[in-house]
Amino acid sequence: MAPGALLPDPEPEYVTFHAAKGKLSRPVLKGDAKRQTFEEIPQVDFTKMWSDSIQDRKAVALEVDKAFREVGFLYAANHGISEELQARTFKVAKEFFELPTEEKMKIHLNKSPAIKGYERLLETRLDDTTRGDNKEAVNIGDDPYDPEHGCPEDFDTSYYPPRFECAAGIMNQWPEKPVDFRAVMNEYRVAVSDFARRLLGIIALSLELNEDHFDYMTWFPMAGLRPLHYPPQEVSSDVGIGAHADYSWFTLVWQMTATPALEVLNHNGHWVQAPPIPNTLVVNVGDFLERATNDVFISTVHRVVNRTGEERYSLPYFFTPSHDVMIETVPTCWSADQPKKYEDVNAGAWQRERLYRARYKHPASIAAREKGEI
Ligand SMILES: O=C(O)CCC(=O)C(=O)O
Ligand SMILES: [Fe+2]
Repeated sequence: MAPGALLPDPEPEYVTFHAAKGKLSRPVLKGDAKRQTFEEIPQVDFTKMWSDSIQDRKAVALEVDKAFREVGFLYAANHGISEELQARTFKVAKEFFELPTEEKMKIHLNKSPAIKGYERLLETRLDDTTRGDNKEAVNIGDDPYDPEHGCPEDFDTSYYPPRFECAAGIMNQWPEKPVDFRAVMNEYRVAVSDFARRLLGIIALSLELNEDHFDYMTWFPMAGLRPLHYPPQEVSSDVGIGAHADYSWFTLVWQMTATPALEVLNHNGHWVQAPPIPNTLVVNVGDFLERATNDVFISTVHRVVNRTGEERYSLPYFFTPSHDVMIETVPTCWSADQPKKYEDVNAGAWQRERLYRARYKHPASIAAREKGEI
């Protein structure tokens, strides 16, 4: 090599990421050190999830079980969300992100005690070696004060910021433009949450529990949508979202554009591509489900890197149980030979701690630290 020529970047020895236990590292295994692990994301056809036959539903559960144990991720085909609704949802998300920054900033999440609203490019930083996550987002949560979200009347809302602290008397902040953003996002929420509730039954069957075992979690789940926009990456060291595991029970990601950028970390510390497959949802296990299953299902680390030169849009739906639920180890995932690894934990408290940690500069997070709540 000529003197002064640039050497290629060294292969990384470790991958660092944020997960339930904080910031962790995993060695990148090479040669003989490599273990048997997944090299691709399996696809599961969910047609039979809608069948009246329990045998059909159990057949889907078997495939989900294998994917959740070995990979923690799968593609769900035949999820039941119409292409017509998908088209309208993509349109409003794109139109919103194309607005001038001043317009989007009108609903910035610092204005919301519940940390809902618009989040700018580079505002979060999951990977400390980068200048920030090169994405913008709208955080939308299931809102107990919004009649459209159908919160049961006797539900205990004390976990949520009091209604009087929320502008417009609801927790979410909705943009004025595009005018149908709110209505369409609500329609998508209803459709995707229908899939989520069914999936909860499938997961129960996978774990050899009664199909309705997890139904108590869905009284008013801490669920939410997050339309995301990842501009093409101009800086080679950028990431769209740094490596992390999700603080959800499970996440359903619709990759709205054909732009490949989602990557999933296998046990050898290698990144496996999860390119968009039209008409599928990417389903991944979150930290709550991993904990409840005593690590039988794995909350797999992933990241987004948009190297394509094209705009990328995606829409995750995070499902997490109602705030008052205790996350306990499910009975079929522990025994004398396989002792419990985790204490029971309150879902609301665990969720809040993770949210405040991820948004440590938000006024609500600062106030909670000052009061010694976290
Ligand atoms: O945009 C994606 O494909 C995934 C986003 C993601 O991992 C997240 O929001 O937690
Ligand atoms: Fe994620």
